[in-house]
Amino acid sequence: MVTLAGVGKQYGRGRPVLADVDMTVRAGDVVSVVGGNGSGKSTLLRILAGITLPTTGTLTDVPYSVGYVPERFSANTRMAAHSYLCHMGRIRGLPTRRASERADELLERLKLEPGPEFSIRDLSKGNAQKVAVAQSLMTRPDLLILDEPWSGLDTSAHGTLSALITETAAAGAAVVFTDHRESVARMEVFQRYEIEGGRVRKSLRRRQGHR
Ligand SMILES: Nc1ncnc2c1ncn2[C@@H]1O[C@H](COP(=O)(O)OP(=O)(O)OP(=O)(O)O)[C@@H](O)[C@H]1O
Repeated sequence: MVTLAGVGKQYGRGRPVLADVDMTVRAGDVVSVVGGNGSGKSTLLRILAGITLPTTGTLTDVPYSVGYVPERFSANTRMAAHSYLCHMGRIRGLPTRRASERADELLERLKLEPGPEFSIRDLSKGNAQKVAVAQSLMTRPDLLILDEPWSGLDTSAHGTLSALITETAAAGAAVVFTDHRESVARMEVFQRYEIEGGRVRKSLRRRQGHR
C-alpha cells in the first residue's frame, strides 16, 4: 500500500532526523515504530500521514482516507466531544445521523468519563486522547496512524484501543503506531521498525499472540 523510498528529513540546517528510509506498509498490517525520545518517530508518522513533507525521497500509494492521532491533541474548542466528533464525521462525508451514531459508539467504547456533552477544552489529557482516537475512526480509514496512542489512557481504555486497532486492521486498513516498548506486548504486531541515529530498520516480523 504505502511505500517510502529513500525518505529523509532535515529541519532547517540541523542534522538529518531521518535518512534513507525504505518502508512498505500493506493493507491489514499492524506496524509499530519504536525509538528513543527525539529519534524521529513522530516525524516519520507525520510524513506517512502527509502532514510533513520529506526533504528527500518519495511516498507512493498513499491512500485517500487517513486517520491520524497526534502525540498531543489540543483542540481548543468549547464544543462538546460528541458535537466535535459529529462535525469531523460530516466533514469526511458521513450523513448527520450516521456520524452521531458512530460518535456515540466510539465514546461509549472508550468510556469518555465526563460524558459526551463535556467541552473538549476542559477534558483531562487522557480523556482528550480518547476523543483524538475517536476522531481518527469516525470513518473507517485505509491507513490509521497513531502517535503514542496509549500514553495518558487509563487501563480500561488500553484494551479498547488495542481492540479498535485490531478491528481496523482486520477490516483491511494498515495501522502504524509509535510505542514505548511495553505496549507492544499488548498488541499482535506484524512488523516492528526501530529508529536509531536517523536510520530505520525492521526489527521483527510476524510476532503473534502477545496480548
Ligand atoms: N518542526 C520541527 N522543527 C525543527 N526540529 C524539529 C521539528 N519537529 C521535530 N524536530 C526535531 O526532530 C527530532 C525528532 O523529533 P520527533 O518529534 O520526530 O521525535 P520522537 O522520536 O517522536 O520524539 P519523542 O519520543 O520525544 O516524542 C528532534 O530532535 C526534534 O527536536
